Amino acid sequence: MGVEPPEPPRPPEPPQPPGPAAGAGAVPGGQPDGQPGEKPKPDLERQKRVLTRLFLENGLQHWKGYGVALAFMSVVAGMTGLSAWIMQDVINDIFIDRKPDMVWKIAGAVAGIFIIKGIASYVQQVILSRIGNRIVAEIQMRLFDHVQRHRIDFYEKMNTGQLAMRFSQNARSAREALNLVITSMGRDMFSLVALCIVMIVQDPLLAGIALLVGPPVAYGEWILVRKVKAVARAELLSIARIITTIQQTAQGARVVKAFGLEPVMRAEMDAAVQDVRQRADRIAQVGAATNPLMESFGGLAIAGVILYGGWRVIYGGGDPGAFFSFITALLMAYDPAKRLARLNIQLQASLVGVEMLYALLDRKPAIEEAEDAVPLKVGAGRVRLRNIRFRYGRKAPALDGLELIAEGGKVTALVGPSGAGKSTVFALIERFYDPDHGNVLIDGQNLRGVTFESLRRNIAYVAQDAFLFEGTVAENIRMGRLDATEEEIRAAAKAANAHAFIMAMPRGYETELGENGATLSGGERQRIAIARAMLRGAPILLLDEPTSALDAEAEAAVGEALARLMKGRTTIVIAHRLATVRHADMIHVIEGGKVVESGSHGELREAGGLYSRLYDLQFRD
Ligand SMILES: Nc1ncnc2c1ncn2[C@@H]1O[C@H](COP(=O)(O)OP(=O)(O)OP(=O)(O)O)[C@@H](O)[C@H]1O
Repeated sequence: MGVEPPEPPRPPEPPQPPGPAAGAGAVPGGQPDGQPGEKPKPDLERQKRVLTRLFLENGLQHWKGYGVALAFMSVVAGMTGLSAWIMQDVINDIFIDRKPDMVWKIAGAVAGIFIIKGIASYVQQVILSRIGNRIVAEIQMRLFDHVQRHRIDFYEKMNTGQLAMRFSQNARSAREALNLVITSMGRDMFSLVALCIVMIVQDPLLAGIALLVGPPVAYGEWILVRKVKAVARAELLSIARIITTIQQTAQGARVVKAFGLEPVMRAEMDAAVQDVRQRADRIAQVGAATNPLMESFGGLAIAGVILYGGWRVIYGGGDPGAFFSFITALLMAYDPAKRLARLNIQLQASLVGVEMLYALLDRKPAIEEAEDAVPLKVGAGRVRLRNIRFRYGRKAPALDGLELIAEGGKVTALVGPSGAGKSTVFALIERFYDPDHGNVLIDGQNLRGVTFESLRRNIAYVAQDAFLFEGTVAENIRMGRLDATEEEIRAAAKAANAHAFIMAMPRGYETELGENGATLSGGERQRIAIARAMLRGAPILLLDEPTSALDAEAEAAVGEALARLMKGRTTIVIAHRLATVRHADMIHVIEGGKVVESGSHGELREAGGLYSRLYDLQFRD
């Protein structure tokens, strides 16, 4: 067991630090990634950066697959060019020179070209889809690992809807953006190049006329792109709003029904749904606007080519086969050109999602394990909070100069008025937050220097309202220690007074509990949570008065289980009802973020201070 280091001098009051939340990447307004109404400026540089990053972080590792896909795309492009080229022979050899042997040869060649093109298209599409799906899976796991590293307040700021959207829509956006770029650059660009080569070789002057339409199309498309980005972002945020509303309606079903809030929830849902609909309409409208743009200019190009080329064939002795081949190449170029014109618009919509993804991934966890962290070694299990000052964000300090010791193996109770800072003490002992000043020590070891795994392994926590996972009873208890055997799970349940009611359930330990154990009573849920803590076998126990929400009978059963659990451990208990702490070895009375009185029940009663007043208040009747 280490020796507690000397206490450092307390620094002067810091000039309003940004607070823990600021470091967590919080943005003004408390919304993690801006509001739906927000209109970001179209920023080509930023878009390029996101795209480059997407390629480096998510695409590059699949370079081999992409390479193969690109090779097949170039086959598709080559075959497309060839099919236009061969039209020259169709016209000259079959229609003009009427060579019978060429009919077979050309027909065979055309069939071969299209079969090869079909097979190559299939292979490249399968490869791209597989890589895309793998990228989605990789991003989802990367996000999950990242999110799990975040501090507890991250989950308070980032609601479930926002998170769910990152995992579903945004992860898919990354696949879309990569696939769009690869197919456009590969299949469409290669095909366009092959067809342009055919056109230039057949007739350079005509090719020049056809390509004149390029610049005005590019300009029109640039204007459309600018409109899409803001709408796409707003659409995604509204989708998150839909998810949040569904989640709140489901989780708060009791309150919604009891207070007749269905119309309120409906109005919220309707607003979000209509918002998404309107924005989706807008995106579709802007996307569709590429059609008249391309059709008009494409038509102009073809008309120009027919006028000039036709005139040359009729009056200038031009080669009809070459002209027909040229027209075929031009018509075939239309589709890839149209897709390339739309690329930027679709890409914009996808990149908005990717940007949101990266915004979350770039948010650094506010608490990270020290690089030289060592495992916590617990002997007696003495917990000490030394000269603690801590505030949530910019609020007034929740703890201000708090000194507290919980002796090893003893029961220490924390009492005090609501908002005094009791739960915050727990949060610091579990290192959900670091104090702004002062240290938390377990057996003399500063929590800042120990590994998270060892800290959490040595602490068990039972809350006022037990949280249960979706799954069976056995699985829920096993969460206390993942390698526990069936016997150990049963022993823990027996010690927690839970075995009997578990066995009375239809499938015993294999009974499925609904979301958050919806099918159990409050007392039963508590006893499962106690069994879980029992199984953990941690030497330090934090209890947030697990019996406070129970009736007398349930309290007796849970109380008995707790007494067994507390045996031989350092127990710190937050007590809302003072009757439950009379037998604690030490009671600390917290008020205004500091300990104002300490002692046994008898001593504190005798002292006649805050504890005594609170006690009298509770037992007045
Ligand atoms: N996550 C949070 N973000 C911001 N402020 C918080 C947060 N949790 C607690 N606070 C604030 O910190 C102060 C101390 O709260 P804490 O929950 O520690 O008190 P408590 O003594 O446990 O109260 P109670 O008995 O009502 O549970 C309060 O002013 C509270 O508003």
